[in-house]
Amino acid sequence: MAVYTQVGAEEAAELLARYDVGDLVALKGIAEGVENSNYFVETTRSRYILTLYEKRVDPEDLPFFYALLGHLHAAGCKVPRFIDDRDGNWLQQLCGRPACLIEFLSGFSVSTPTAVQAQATGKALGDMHKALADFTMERPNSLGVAAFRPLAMRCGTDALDSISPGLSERIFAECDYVEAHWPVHLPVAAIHADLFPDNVLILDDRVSGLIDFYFACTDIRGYDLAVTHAAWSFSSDGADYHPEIGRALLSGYEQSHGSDRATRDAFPILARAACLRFLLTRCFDWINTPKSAIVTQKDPLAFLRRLDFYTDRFDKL
Ligand SMILES: Nc1ncnc2c1ncn2[C@@H]1O[C@H](COP(=O)(O)OP(=O)(O)O)[C@@H](O)[C@H]1O
Ligand SMILES: N[C@@H](CCOP(=O)(O)O)C(=O)O
Repeated sequence: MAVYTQVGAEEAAELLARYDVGDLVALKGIAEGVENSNYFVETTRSRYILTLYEKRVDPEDLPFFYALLGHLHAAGCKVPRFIDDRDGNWLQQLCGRPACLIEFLSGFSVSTPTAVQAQATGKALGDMHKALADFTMERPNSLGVAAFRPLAMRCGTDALDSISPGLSERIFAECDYVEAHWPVHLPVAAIHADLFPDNVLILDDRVSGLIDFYFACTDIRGYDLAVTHAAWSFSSDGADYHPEIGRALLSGYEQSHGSDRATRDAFPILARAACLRFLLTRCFDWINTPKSAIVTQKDPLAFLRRLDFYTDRFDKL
């Protein structure tokens, strides 16, 4: 469960009084999520998400996320908007943390996606990329390829090897490979960068919302597709590749956005980088999250197994 900061009903009610959203009826901590503290808020008028920003979100980046979601919403993409208070402020302080009230979107995130749901998600990703073609704000990817080696060093070789013997050597070899072969010539744009099944809301096999844009950044567009492919097309432990899901995701994406030869050719390395990114952040969290934190830790090795697949067994797109 990701609730790092406890918010009392009185504090939430006081915050809501600044908005034109009705009075507090219910406040519940949300079990899912890893990065921030999230609460489900019900008022006499509607439902909202209250997010308090924790460790990985830099408050300086929030204007980028605010503008990005506003841009996507205006283009017709199903994303939640930040709510302005009566004075036009969307960023608040609550319990010592930066906090925002956010539109609630209906839908469920699926844990075992079907091909139909993967196709719908691929299309939603393609639609999002099309909509972001004229989005001009930039945010460098703080978890991009240049960050992998420093992150591995911060984890430390002993701690990495305690997760799995030989892991540190494998990770540093993969950093060497990805740094040497990174396809710098591919189109760069604003991307989501974390479109896992838990960040896609689905209703009746249609995408009702894309959420959790807090890793959104400016990077290779095809890398976003590779992250999504790696996140969606495997059993959760990463041991089994589900080709029908991978194919459906790509077909949905191509239906909306199309694809180019250079991105298809670079896909194996984009996917390897995606796996390394999540392997590293999961290792870092595994090593550093205090035992007392109320959060479900994610298995780093599920992304080592995916990395093995893209390295040894993946056919070209
Ligand atoms: N706008 C939203 N509408 C509906 N549910 C949401 C919304 N934002 C977040 N949630 C719920 O909160 C959970 C955690 O949100 P998320 O942004 O993924 O957290 P974190 O950034 O901490 O990983 C989601 O899995 C979803 O259940
Ligand atoms: N998707 C990442 C972790 C980030 O968590 P999220 O809830 O913000 O998507 C992973 O699975 O490692």
